[in-house]
Amino acid sequence: MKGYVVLETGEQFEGVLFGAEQGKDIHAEIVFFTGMTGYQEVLSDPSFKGQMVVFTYPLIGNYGINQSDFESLKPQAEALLISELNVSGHHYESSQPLSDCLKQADIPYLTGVDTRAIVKRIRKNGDMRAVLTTNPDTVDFSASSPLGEQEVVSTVSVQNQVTFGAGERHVVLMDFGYKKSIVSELVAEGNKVTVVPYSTSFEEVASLEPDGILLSNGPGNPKQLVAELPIIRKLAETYPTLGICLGHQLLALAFGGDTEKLNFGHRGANQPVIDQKTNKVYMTSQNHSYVVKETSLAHTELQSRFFNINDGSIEGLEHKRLPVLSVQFHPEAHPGPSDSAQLFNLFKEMMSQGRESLYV
Ligand SMILES: NC(=O)CC[C@H](N)C(=O)O
Repeated sequence: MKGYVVLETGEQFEGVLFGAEQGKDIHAEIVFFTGMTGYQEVLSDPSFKGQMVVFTYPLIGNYGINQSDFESLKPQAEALLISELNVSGHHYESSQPLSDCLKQADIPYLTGVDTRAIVKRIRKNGDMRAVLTTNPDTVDFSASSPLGEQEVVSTVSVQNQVTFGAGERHVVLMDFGYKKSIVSELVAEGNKVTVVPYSTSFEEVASLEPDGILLSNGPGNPKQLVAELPIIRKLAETYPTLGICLGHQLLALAFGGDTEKLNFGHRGANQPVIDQKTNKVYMTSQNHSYVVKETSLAHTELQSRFFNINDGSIEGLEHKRLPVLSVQFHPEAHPGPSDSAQLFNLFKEMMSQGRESLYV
């Protein structure tokens, strides 16, 4: 049926709407993803919870959906906006077309919509709220909370702990909405991984006798998780710790730093990042709206180490005394390049050598 996306600026764009009930509006934050491939990983990355994703690449669905590229047990994004949807999906591993997957998971999507124009509006006005609707005249933005004010991690974190692999080191992964690829990388590095709910106490984590802590990626504004910060700090002061994306932002907050929202987020597979310690540049996979504020680190024991070459924003930190490292980008890739996957190896070194290993 004919449908519309209505932006918070009041602008509206017409397309063909699938999977939405007549008269039932879908409210979400609208963000854009610039990768040419990777729609399956985007759809199933829990960090996209509460967001509708506009794909800048004009043809989506062309290689279908397979059984191995899901980043979590089910699709997580609130809705998708696609210029042209390929409804067959040609690939030898494809088990179903994207449209079938979206239908099964009850994820609405708008196709035939002017994604270029929408992305230009987002770049001008920033990530904002948007509504998918069949009736643009009745859209009411007061029906959803302002951006960054909703706590979403509790809707995606595991309820009970679960263990993967049987390696010699034991990593406890605090789950704020983890991607499967993070666990796969840790297991491939020879670690046993226990994923625990994000609200697990310090004592419970300690009783698992970890060699290291991984603070995972996840959806929403890191400041919604202030209650967890003392535990995160205590864990990082006790064990070698690696933070990824939301986990990186939480580490910064826990040690007294601050975060802020980018005008529009980094979501794509070709974000250049420099490691100032090694002078190496990585092409990285990214998906975030918030960043650590450089000035907020002055009175903390954290120092910035990685920077985004496009806009100069902080892409990673390390602690001055402790084996604590964090990155805003995704070394586990999926989707995107795995240039920075060796950071999992560095984490392994941190677990055996401590802070010394950070002098690479
Ligand atoms: N991928 C992530 O962990 C995202 C972190 C956070 N929700 C942000 O948007 O900045």
